[in-house]
Amino acid sequence: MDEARLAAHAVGFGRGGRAILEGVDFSFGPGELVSLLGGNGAGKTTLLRILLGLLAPLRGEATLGGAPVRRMNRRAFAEQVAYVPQAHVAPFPYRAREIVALGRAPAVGLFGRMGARDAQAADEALAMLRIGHLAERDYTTLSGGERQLVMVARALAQGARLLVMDEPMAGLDYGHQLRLLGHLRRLAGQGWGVLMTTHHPDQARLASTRIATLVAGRIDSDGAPDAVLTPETLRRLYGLEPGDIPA
Ligand SMILES: Nc1ncnc2c1ncn2[C@@H]1O[C@H](COP(=O)(O)OP(=O)(O)OP(=O)(O)O)[C@@H](O)[C@H]1O
Repeated sequence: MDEARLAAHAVGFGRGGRAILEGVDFSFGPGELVSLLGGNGAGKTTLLRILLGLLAPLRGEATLGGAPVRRMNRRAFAEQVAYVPQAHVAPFPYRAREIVALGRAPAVGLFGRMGARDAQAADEALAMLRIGHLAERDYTTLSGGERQLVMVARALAQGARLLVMDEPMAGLDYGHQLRLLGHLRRLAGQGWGVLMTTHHPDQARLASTRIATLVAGRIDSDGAPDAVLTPETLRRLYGLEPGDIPA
C-alpha cells in the first residue's frame, strides 16, 4: 500500500524572490480522501502541480512510491496518478463516453485508435459513478455536476489509483457537491486515493478521511477532520475570529 503514496518532501517554491511554499511535507495514498484547505493564494494549486511533476520545486522533491516524479516516465506516472480537471465545456460536441475514453490515452497512445476494450473501460467507469445513462449524451449539454462526474470517470478509465483534483466542487450546487463527495468517499473506501483542494471546510469535514491545511505556504495542520477543523485553525486559515462564527 505504502508503495503508491504521492508525497512532497521538504518542498520549497517561490517566484520573484517571494516564497510560495516552504518546508512542505505532505503525502496521500490509497484508501484516503484528503482535502487540502487554504485561503486564496495559500499555495494549494502550486503544491498540486509539484506533486504532479508539472512544476519543479526549488527545494525538496515530490515522489511516487519513493521515486522522484520529475524523473518518472509520464506514461508510467499517468498509469498511477490522474489529474482530474475542473469540468469545462468541450469545444466539440463529444459524447460523454468519448470524453471518458480519452482517459485511456496513456493506454492507447495519444493518436491510437480506441478499441472495444477502451469503450468497455469507459462504460465501466461511467457505471461506477452511476452515470451510465449519460454515455450517449453530448458532453456540452450536461450540467456542471454531471460534467464533473464525467471528468472523474475519465480518470477512472485511465486506470490510475490516485486522483488529484483542484477545487472539484467549484460551480456545483450544494446537492451536486455532496453527491460528488459521496462518490469520492466511496472510491476511497474501495481503495482509490483522492486528494482535492477545496474552499468548503464543512463539506471537507463531512467526507474526508483526513484534512491538511496550508497557511502562507506551510502545512499548518494535517490530521483527522474533527481534530484539524477547530476555531483556532479556521482563524489561521481564513482570519475568522470566534465572534465571526455563528454560535
Ligand atoms: N507563475 C507565477 N508567478 C508568480 N506568482 C505565482 C505564480 N504562480 C503562483 N503564484 C503565486 O503563488 C501564490 C500561490 O498560488 P496558488 O495558485 O498555488 O494558490 P491557491 O492556494 O491555489 O489559491 P486559490 O485558492 O486562490 O486558487 C499566489 O500568491 C500566486 O499569485
